[in-house]
Amino acid sequence: MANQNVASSSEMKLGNGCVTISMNKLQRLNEIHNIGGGGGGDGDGRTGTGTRMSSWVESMRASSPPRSNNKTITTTNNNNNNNNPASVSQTQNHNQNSWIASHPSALTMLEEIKNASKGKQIVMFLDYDGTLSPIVEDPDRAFMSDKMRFAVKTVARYFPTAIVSGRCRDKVYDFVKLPELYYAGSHGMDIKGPTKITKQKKIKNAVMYQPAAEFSPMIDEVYTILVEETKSIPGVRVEHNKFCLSVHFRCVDENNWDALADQVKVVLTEYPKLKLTQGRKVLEIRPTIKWDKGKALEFLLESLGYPNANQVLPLYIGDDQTDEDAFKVLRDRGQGFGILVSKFPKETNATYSLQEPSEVKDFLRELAKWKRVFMRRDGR
Ligand SMILES: O=P(O)(O)OC[C@H]1O[C@H](O[C@H]2O[C@H](CO)[C@@H](O)[C@H](O)[C@H]2O)[C@H](O)[C@@H](O)[C@@H]1O
Repeated sequence: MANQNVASSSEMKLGNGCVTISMNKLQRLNEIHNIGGGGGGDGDGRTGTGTRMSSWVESMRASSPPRSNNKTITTTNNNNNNNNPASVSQTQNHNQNSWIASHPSALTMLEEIKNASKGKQIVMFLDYDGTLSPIVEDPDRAFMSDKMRFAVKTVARYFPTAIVSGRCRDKVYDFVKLPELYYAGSHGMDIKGPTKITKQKKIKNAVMYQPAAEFSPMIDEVYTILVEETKSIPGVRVEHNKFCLSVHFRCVDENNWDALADQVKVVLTEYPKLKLTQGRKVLEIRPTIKWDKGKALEFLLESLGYPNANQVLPLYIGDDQTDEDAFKVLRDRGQGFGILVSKFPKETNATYSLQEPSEVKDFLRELAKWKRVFMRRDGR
């Protein structure tokens, strides 16, 4: 990526040389350039060793492992055996084992979770992509399986359940198709609860909250500009998620990642009220308001009537950098458990881990099964 700090002329070129930018945009560009996160197992902002790198694109490139290889991402191997495959593999296994030891599988920790829920209401929060559906190339085809849907439906019978996603609420609803759930789309900026019918057969208005509603015209405008500005780069996809946008890198040739990131950042120089965050091979454009998946979790707990830590055990399952905001809220409140879905060691505020969506399904099923038996035993 071009070094944006060394410009001495009144304008400079970025990336592939196609983008020209004047100096009065430079400061803003540098701000945008400092997006959070380091590298990640799938370009999601984290590295196996916790290293934070200055450039997201560089770190994504450095740390995206071949998908067939389930081993860890990077190693801090200082013993002069860096070129020895056996030694690197040993270090990888060691990293993997020590990460699993510090973030045990939620499946093996079920008893602890059940015990912690004694006298409390479990509330379930579920991310969508990479948690309920496997990561695929085409964002429009990230379907969840019928078995997963059934597992979510079953768990929602016993515990209030919310889907918290970066996608727009309607789109994630189209995938999940369960009207009894709460949905928080656009990274929690678009929240809606299930519509309820009271015993008197009256429709009770659903919970509804859109803290970024005023940004809607700006997001529409930036969407149109980004589609136009990036259309020459093969494989790029700009996704409109109502109160935020996603620029997908997954199908873009790695040689074009720098140029694409530069294009996005240049567009954002004109929009100081928008910021960039990163996910799995995606750059996300969002309003600068102090609202994220963690705030959405707190809002939902309050709306459900559980502002108090003593009455509730929130469980949040997610795979992405943006889910860390929710994991951190739980950790800071000393309440509930964050569960990270990952095969790779990652820096995380989650307490437990699950390797992939199929394990999420097993976990949900086990939890629902336990509650069913428990309720039957109690004659409820
Ligand atoms: O919060 P989430 O529900 O996890 O949404 C985050 C982003 O998920 C989607 O992108 C990711 O999944 C795609 C389909 O598997 C994949 O192609 C892409 O590379 C991933 O980044 C969604 O398309 C984005 O809009 C969401 O922001």
